[in-house]
Amino acid sequence: MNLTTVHTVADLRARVSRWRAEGLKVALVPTMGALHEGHISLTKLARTQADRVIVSVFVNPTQFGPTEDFAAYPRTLPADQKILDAAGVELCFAPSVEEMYPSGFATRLHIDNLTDMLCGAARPGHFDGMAQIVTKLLLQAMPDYALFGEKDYQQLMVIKRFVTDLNIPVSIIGGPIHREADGLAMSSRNRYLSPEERETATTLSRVLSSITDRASRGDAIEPLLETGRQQIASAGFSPIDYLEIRDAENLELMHGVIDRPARVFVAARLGKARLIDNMAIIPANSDA
Ligand SMILES: Nc1ncnc2c1ncn2[C@@H]1O[C@H](COP(=O)(O)OP(=O)(O)OP(=O)(O)O)[C@@H](O)[C@H]1O
Ligand SMILES: CC(C)(CO)[C@@H](O)C(=O)[O-]
Ligand code: BAL
Repeated sequence: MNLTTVHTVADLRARVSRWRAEGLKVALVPTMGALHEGHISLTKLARTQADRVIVSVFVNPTQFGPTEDFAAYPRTLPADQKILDAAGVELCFAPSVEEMYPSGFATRLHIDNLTDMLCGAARPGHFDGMAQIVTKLLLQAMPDYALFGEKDYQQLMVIKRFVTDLNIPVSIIGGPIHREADGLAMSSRNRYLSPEERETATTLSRVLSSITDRASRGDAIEPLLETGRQQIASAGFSPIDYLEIRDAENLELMHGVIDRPARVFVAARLGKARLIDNMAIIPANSDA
């Protein structure tokens, strides 16, 4: 195995310092493990920028609400290590909860505005916990680049905001959503789906594609969203946390006919899985 796994911040730093002394560029891909092709697409994108790629695997307790799936979240480190090794990743950072949050830990982070909506509204405190752990990972590894998927588009926007606000010296790169052949966005939580639910799950990307198509050709969005909600509900999703179209940059809610780059966002529960997805809407009459 060419992959090395370290479990402490000290060992991570020692490795990165050596690479830096050799003048090598370093990229970090933060994950919660249970790795799939979506994660590997980020490591491949990382490789186009950096000489050394680090993947962190840490199921961060502080971004889960009290009734969410922290305990059930799949923890598959040996399988993840094999996948990372096959993908040519040099370093896996897999710390314990105690390593990241030692006794006495008392620091919180909150980002205004961008976190009030979408998953921020549905999962109170989620983005505070996410920002807390991503800030720690960035300061621990001090990479040149850090990569995040557009599947978690709001997360990517929030990260860009606090990295700018806090002057963290790293370039944040977003990677496109990697999908299964039938359109379902890859996600570690897809493994919660029964075979029947797995079939039903394709409804989300089909509804988003249809909305994207028609909104980009100039149809008013309210009726499209209403039809989309009905289709998602009748497929068996419940609850639908949101199906909304927002500005692609500042995430402001949009209305009527789309006249600038936007995104349609969905989050809905199917059985044990809360699934999210989103797609870009580029108005046909824009040069964006
Ligand atoms: N299908 C995908 N395409 C591109 N990036 C992805 C995809 N799925 C996850 N990512 C990205 O991988 C990183 C780690 O995500 P995470 O480990 O939470 O995986 P996940 O599949 O999104 O899991 P979950 O089901 O918990 O949301 C995040 O930046 C996330 O946006
Ligand atoms: C960025 C992240 C690894 C922080 O725990 C997580 O939110 C995720 O997997 O998207
Ligand atoms: N992929 C986002 C991490 C989470 O759902 O907590």
